[in-house]
This record gives sequence, C-alpha cells and structure tokens, in this order.
Amino acid sequence: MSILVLNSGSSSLKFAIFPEGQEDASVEGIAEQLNSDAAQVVIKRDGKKSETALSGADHKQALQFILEQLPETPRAVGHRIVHGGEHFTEPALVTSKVIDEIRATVPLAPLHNPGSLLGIETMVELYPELPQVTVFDTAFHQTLPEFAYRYALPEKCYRDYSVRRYGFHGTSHSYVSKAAAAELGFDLENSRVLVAHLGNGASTCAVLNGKSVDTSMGLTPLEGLVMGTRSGDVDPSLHQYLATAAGMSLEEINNMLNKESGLLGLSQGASNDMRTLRGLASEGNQPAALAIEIFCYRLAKSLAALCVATGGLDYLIFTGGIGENDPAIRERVTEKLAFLGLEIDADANANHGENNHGIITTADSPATALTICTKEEFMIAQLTAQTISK
Ligand SMILES: Nc1ncnc2c1ncn2[C@@H]1O[C@H](COP(=O)(O)OP(=O)(O)O)[C@@H](O)[C@H]1O
Ligand SMILES: CC(=O)OP(=O)(O)O
Ligand SMILES: [Mg+2]
Repeated sequence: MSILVLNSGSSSLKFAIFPEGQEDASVEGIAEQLNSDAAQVVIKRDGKKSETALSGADHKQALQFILEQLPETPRAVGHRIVHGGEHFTEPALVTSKVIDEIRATVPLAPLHNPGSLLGIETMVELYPELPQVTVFDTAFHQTLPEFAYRYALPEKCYRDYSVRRYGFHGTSHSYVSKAAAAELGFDLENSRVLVAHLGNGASTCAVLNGKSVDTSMGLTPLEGLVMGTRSGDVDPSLHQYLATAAGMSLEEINNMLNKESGLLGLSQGASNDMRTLRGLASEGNQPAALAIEIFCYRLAKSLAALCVATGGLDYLIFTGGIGENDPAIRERVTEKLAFLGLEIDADANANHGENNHGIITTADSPATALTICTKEEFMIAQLTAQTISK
C-alpha cells in the first residue's frame, strides 16, 4: 500500500505517491495555476510526462483528478505544512484540533499555510476514512536556543504575538544531514554541519551534533538569503521608507518582497530560475551576472555567520535544485569560504553536476563540502507511515 504526499501552495498542488518501502515516487506531479483558465495538471509516471488542461479547476477538482489517476487508493496521506508555530515539534495525525492549531498559524504564514489548510480540508472531505498526517517545516528547528530564536524586540512581541524566528525547510535540512552522515560514515551526533538548501525558497541551517541550532529564515520564509523571487534580509525600515517615498501600501510592499524581488528583481525581471540567469550571464547580461554574484555573496556570508553557532565547520552540504545541479554556484560559494578550511576540487565539483551527489572538496581539505539530493517528499511519506503506525 502506498502513501500520498501533498504539498499545497496557494495556487498549486504538488503530489507524489510512494509505494511501501520505496524511496522513489511511482507517480508524481503538480497541479498549477489553479482557479484560473490556465489551470493544468502535469503528471510524471515511468519517466513520461503528461499534461492535462483543467481550466478553472480549484484544489478540490485537481485533487479529485489526481486521485483518479492513481493505481490504488493510498493507505494514508502526508501533508507538508510550512509553518507549525511553536506548537508542533513533530508530525501530527490530523484531527479537528490539529486543523484549528494550523489555522491559528495562518497570520504567521499567510502565503503558505492557507493553501496547506485547503489541501487538508479537501482531502478530509473527499476521503474522511483515510488517515492523514501533517509534517512541519518548522519542527526540526524547535531545538534552536532562545538566544538564536528571539529578535531584539520588546518582550510583548514574543509573548502576545509569537514573534520569534522559526526557520523552515526543516524536513530537508534534517534529511540531508542524516543522509550525508550515512553516506560518508561520520558521526552526526558529534559533528559541525552546515546545510545550504537552495531551491525556489532557500535557507541555510547550522546542525550541531545532529540538532538545528540556527538557521537563516525567521518569523516567515522571507528572512535570510536571496531567493528566486524573495528579497531575503532587508533593512526593517524599508516598509516605512517606501510607504512615504513611493506611496506604496503594506500589501504592495509585501508582495514586492515576496514575489518580485530576489533573483527575479535583481535580473530586472528576466527570470527567477538560475538556469536562465546563467545562460544570460554567459551572454554578457549584466543584471543577470549581478543577481548571481549577490546570491553567492549573501549565501557565503550566511554560512560564515552560522559557524558562530557551530564553533567551526566539518561538513558543508549543498542541496535543493540549485545546490544539487549548479557546480558554478557551489564553486563560487566554496571559494569565498576557503578560510573555513574548504578546498574545492574543481573536477569533482564539475562531475557532480546534474542530479548526482558526492564530495566536491579535495582529499586534503580540512573541511568537506558535498552535495546530497534532498528527498523532502520521501521523508514526509516515511514520517507519515511512522506516525500512523504509532
Ligand atoms: N541544472 C540546474 N542548474 C542551475 N539551477 C537549477 C538547475 N536545475 C534547477 N535549478 C534551480 O532550482 C530551482 C528549483 O529548485 P527546487 O528545489 O526544485 O525548488 P522548490 O523550492 O520549488 O522545491 C529552479 O528555480 C532553478 O533555479
Ligand atoms: C519555506 C519555503 O520557502 O518553502 P519553498 O521552498 O517550498 O517555497
Ligand atoms: Mg523541492
């Protein structure tokens, strides 16, 4: 029997089905541009892609369509939930109380959690008898010490409004640090590891002796690194300044920081995709080249800062679409961090390009950098199976 994993966004729904005990999905895909004329479902099965137009479809219609395509009704459903607040430190079996708790975190993650709630509620409505489990991006970071998770704000912000740093991509940071230890045979419980998860959203994490002790994202997934369309860190006075100088509303500024900034904004709207930017930069496009330079500089700065949390570096792991597939980004960042004892092996790095993984530093390098393919969906399937059998 299989496990269905859902990752619901506001207008998209990623899914993957994992047959029992298998690390690779047998069927996976995405329903995108939901609630618009362009809504469609793309399904990948046996390496073959098929696209079906579902004009005007909402989450419910998309889910119904997806479930009809599956070879069997799954044994359970695992939902990726981006924000679990302080309440969730581990996966939870879905109950009405759990749904209420997730609803309470919507103000903290207005871009992510409403879509997840919609996914859960739709599945509960369509398949009330199926056990469902929520797996939280924030859970792995609940081990951050207070001095790392508190902002320097008056106490009431934390006490009354839960304003603190939470951190995200925890399922990925946790998985790749364990996978690296298993692959290279080192003792995770006694190591200083940094992870750079570089996908559309991107974050770094300091994993000390197996536990997350600091991370670049904060109250929301906007803090930290330069991302595909997100700005990452900016001066907190920016809102006030732009409201006055440009007459922008809070909503407009928030939208700009989340959807029009990052690589997309810096490249003057050219692309949020590193592959496209690399192509443009190689043709001499200056904004694309600058976007890549700022991405790498800010990433290296974040990783160096996290060494304060770990007290030094044993292993640096690159993961996510960019981390796994872009040797040039890895090389630039690793070179900027040479003072931490990272000595890049240019050939090994180049050969660990497309969807491969392995060590990218020399045999003599005091610290080791490597790539590991993240398996967030598989982890969610595994955690779902464990939770329902408890
Ligand atoms: N071959 C590649 N070279 C450089 N960047 C890549 C490559 N393949 C994918 N990417 C980058 O990875 C990003 C998607 O990463 P992924 O981890 O799949 O995203 P998500 O956060 O949506 O799960 C793309 O936007 C693109 O920038
Ligand atoms: C938390 C987050 O940024 O998620 P994603 O990378 O899926 O956008
Ligand atoms: Mg991903």
